Amino acid sequence: LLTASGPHLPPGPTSYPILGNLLWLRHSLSDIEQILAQLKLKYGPIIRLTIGSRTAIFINSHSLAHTSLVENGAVFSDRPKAPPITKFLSSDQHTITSAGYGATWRLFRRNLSSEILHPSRVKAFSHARDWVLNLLVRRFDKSSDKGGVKVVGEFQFAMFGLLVLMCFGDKLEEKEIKEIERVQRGLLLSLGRFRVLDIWPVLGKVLFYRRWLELKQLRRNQEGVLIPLIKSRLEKLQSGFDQDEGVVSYVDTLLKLKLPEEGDRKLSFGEIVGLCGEFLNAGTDTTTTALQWIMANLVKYPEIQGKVYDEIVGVKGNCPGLGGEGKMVVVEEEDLQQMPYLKAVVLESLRAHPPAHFVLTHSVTEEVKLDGYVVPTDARINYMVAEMGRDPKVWDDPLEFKPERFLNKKGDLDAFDITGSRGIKMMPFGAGRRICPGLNLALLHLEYFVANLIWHFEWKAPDGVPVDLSEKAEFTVVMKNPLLAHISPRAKM
Ligand code: HEM
Repeated sequence: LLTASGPHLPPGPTSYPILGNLLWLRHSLSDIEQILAQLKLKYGPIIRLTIGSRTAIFINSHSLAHTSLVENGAVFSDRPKAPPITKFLSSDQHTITSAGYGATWRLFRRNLSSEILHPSRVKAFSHARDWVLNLLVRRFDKSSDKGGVKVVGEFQFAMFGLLVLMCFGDKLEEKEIKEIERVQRGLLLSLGRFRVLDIWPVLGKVLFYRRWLELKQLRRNQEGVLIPLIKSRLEKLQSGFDQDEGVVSYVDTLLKLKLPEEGDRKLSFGEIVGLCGEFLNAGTDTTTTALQWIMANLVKYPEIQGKVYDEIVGVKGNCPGLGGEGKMVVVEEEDLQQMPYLKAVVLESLRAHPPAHFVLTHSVTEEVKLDGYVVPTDARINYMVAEMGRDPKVWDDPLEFKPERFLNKKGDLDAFDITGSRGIKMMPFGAGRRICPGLNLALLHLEYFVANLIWHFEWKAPDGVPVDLSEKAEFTVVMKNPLLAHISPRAKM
């Protein structure tokens, strides 16, 4: 890669600044994805769009993704200057996702990866996973004789519960978890309504004044619920509680963090709210969406569900339902290592239905050339994740759900590298230095819940309601018609 010398930006359609804005606002993300797939036929795998005064570059090629994100990760791992909404919600780019490539980002990311997502820390929360799984199995057991259960709300609650416990400590009640879920989702799901404030930063504040007020109110609601929880952790830390109780929460680590680039100051409560909100949003919606897609495929293809079940029974025997003394017997986390077919099902679903069809917007730290074209520092760069997972040049029969593609002849999981460090075939978690730091936690949650839900219950489509795999873009790309399932226990509870 060379420092740019020529003036050629990547090819793309002629732009009409004002019209460009309006089109961008009117179209949903899935429309834009289709438009980009069409544009690839005309312009090739790297495309430029002009949105207002901004240049956006979309990359739809496995090898260019690898060249940029992995081989030249130090250049391609920046984030653009935050638009107004992100700036407001992230306390001026003081979150992992929004921070530019530099010392503050590195500090936040290292803190999350080593203090919370390190395997030993993840292990310390296995009782939380067990608790949430017990709640979920008992709820499904209660609803099992009903015709068809809409399961996504239950999945959402389970994933939220897990991340809330890791974030604020493990002594919260179901009611408190629901309250946090309410304010977080309130903010997340209405973000689309505020997009207009990002596109016209100055004029938008005047023309859409009410929307600004609405956004500020949602943020106040979030602070109203999260700040008391943060303060209560602070009091516990000050009373020396962390010495005698082993489990460290994300908030505990944030309360101790100091920013060397800003005179070693500590984080404000507002900044901690932003980082906690990011942790919850990044980890719950994505994993819930992935779980729903996996279960939808297992309902749609009963023979694949049967193979997953047989593999579990081969390791654990038949599901006994409730074991002695009312303690439920579950597929343990260690058992998952003996279940390559289950792992292949999870990978296949992430390939065919990645929760995020794009990564978060990247930018470059200096002007460079990619594939012979100039990538300027003010360009907003993104990657077409879903297209790459469905590319017939890289995947045989990409539209078929075939977990076997990840297994070798002996039925073992081929050494498939989901990080793409040696070469990218799919990138549901991104790739390179900005790759999702929660990747291993997400895979653990998915494998653990799928294994237990299949071992405890048989999942079927209700009569006359076949599974519909159509997509709809929300914060993630979800099922347009959420999964309805008839769930029957395999053993008496
Ligand atoms: C199936 C579940 C998940 C999927 C599909 C997913 C996917 C992604 C993707 C595509 C990115 C953007 C990468 C880029 O910008 O190039 C990302 C970033 C991120 N994810 Fe995840 N994620 C998942 C779960 C999680 C979990 C469980 C956590 C935390 C506990 C998490 C925390 C983050 C953070 C903090 C970032 C920002 C990284 C950075 O900017 O350096 N994610 N994730």
